[in-house]
Amino acid sequence: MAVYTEVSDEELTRFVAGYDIGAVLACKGIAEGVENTNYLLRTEKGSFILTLYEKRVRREDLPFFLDLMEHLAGRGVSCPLPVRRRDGAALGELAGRPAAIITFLEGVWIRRPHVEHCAAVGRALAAMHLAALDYAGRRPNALSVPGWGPLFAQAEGRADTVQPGLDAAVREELAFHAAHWPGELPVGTIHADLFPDNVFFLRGRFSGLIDFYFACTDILAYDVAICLNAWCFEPDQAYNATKGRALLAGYRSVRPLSEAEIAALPVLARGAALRFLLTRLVDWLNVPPGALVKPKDPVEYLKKLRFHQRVAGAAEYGLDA
Ligand SMILES: Nc1ncnc2c1ncn2[C@@H]1O[C@H](COP(=O)(O)OP(=O)(O)OP(=O)(O)O)[C@@H](O)[C@H]1O
Ligand SMILES: N[C@@H](CCO)C(=O)O
Repeated sequence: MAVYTEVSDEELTRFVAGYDIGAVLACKGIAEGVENTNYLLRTEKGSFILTLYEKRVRREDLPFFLDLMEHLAGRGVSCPLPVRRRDGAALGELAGRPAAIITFLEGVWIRRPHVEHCAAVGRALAAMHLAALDYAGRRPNALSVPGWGPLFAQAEGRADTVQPGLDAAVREELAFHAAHWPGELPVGTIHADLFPDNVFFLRGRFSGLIDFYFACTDILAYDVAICLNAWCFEPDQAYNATKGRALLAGYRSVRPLSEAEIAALPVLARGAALRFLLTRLVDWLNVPPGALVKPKDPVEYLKKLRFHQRVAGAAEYGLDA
């Protein structure tokens, strides 16, 4: 359970009184997620999500995330909407943390995605990219190539305790990306963390996207590569080209991919695998004492990385001509 920050009843009552959502009926820590503290808040006006932003979220970035949700919702993307306080602000302070209340999105996330879920997430990702084209906010991706070296430094000398040889493998990969990361692909607002636990389905149909707290301005096809990693591998880390084909076809049915974007997919997929390998590695080695959180397995992403290193071209992802 990701609850890093406990909130007292008095603090909560005072915080919620700043909103027009009635009195608190119940508030329960949510047993999912690893980044932020989330509570399911029930008030006289309904159900909401109360989020306290933790270590990886910089306070100055929060308006980018919250305004993005408002922008997307305004363009028909199904996602939570920040609830504004009586004073008009979407962001407040609770238990010493920046905090916000967002609307509750109905649905559940799919533990074992099937081909049709992959197609739906491809379509939803492309629709999000198009809806965000005129979003004015800009946020450089702190977790792209220049950020990976400093991130790895937080695991300095300890990577091999997780998996022998990991230290050298990461160093080689960092050098590869410093030389090969594509520079000229279409850029826009990307979700950057569209894993199955951030996509909801209701009665088998796509119902919406959550968790925009890694969203940033970066290569659109990099977001596709993140999804290939997150949705199209089986539990034994074998790539499922049928799922990859469905995800890519779903995406391209809404936003076409250029030849240059397609050609770059193997490098982008390697980069995406390295990015999640690194954050997982750092989290694995630095679990805060007393935190109710289960860190995610970094080695899973080493296996995905190994697959992408062997890929000869984008066709292997299951791309239809
Ligand atoms: N708007 C929402 N509506 C319904 N449930 C939500 C909403 N936002 C969050 N949740 C619930 O809280 C859980 C954790 O939320 P979220 O993914 O934002 O947390 P996180 O710590 O940022 O997680 P992650 O590890 O995916 O980055 C979700 O899996 C979902 O169960
Ligand atoms: N989706 C991420 C965790 C949140 O950043 C992962 O699975 O590593």
